[in-house]
Amino acid sequence: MFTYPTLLISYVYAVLHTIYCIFIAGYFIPKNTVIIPNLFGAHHDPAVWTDPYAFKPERFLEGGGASTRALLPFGGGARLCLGEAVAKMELFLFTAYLLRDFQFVPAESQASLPDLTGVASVVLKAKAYTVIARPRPTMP
Ligand code: HEM
Repeated sequence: MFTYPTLLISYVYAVLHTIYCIFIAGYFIPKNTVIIPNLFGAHHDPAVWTDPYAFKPERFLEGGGASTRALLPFGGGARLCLGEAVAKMELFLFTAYLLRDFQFVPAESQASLPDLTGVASVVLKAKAYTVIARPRPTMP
């Protein structure tokens, strides 16, 4: 959710206009400006993140140096995603159960591991690839 945030932009703010002239980070934003926060850009800003394009989940462990304030897959502020807690719990359980019950291996037709660059649409999705899910032997 850091390297490839599901939503590239924060869509709720995308349809809102500023109702006053404001300054954001030193930039003057005139009244009635449409603001589209770029969540993908925020997660790949080298001024905030070390090696932002690398898959390094350990950066979020204690002492890993990541700024959790700058992590915005669920947006932020007053229009923060209302489903954040449910989504995190679901993702954790879904992934944990799949990894407990199946071993995932690349299909023989698949020469190498899938390209995870991502395809931008309404959400950021992975390119199509084939994978074999082998049921793990059940424990006695
Ligand atoms: C991985 C899953 C999810 C992601 C990445 C996600 C991300 C987001 C983002 C980025 C926003 C816009 C926040 C903003 O504009 O600043 C949003 C809004 C919202 N999300 Fe999610 N969301 C997820 C799952 C869910 C789920 C499961 C629910 C409901 C059970 C949900 C309900 C909402 C609602 C109601 C809003 C609008 C909040 C408002 O306008 O006040 N989301 N979400």
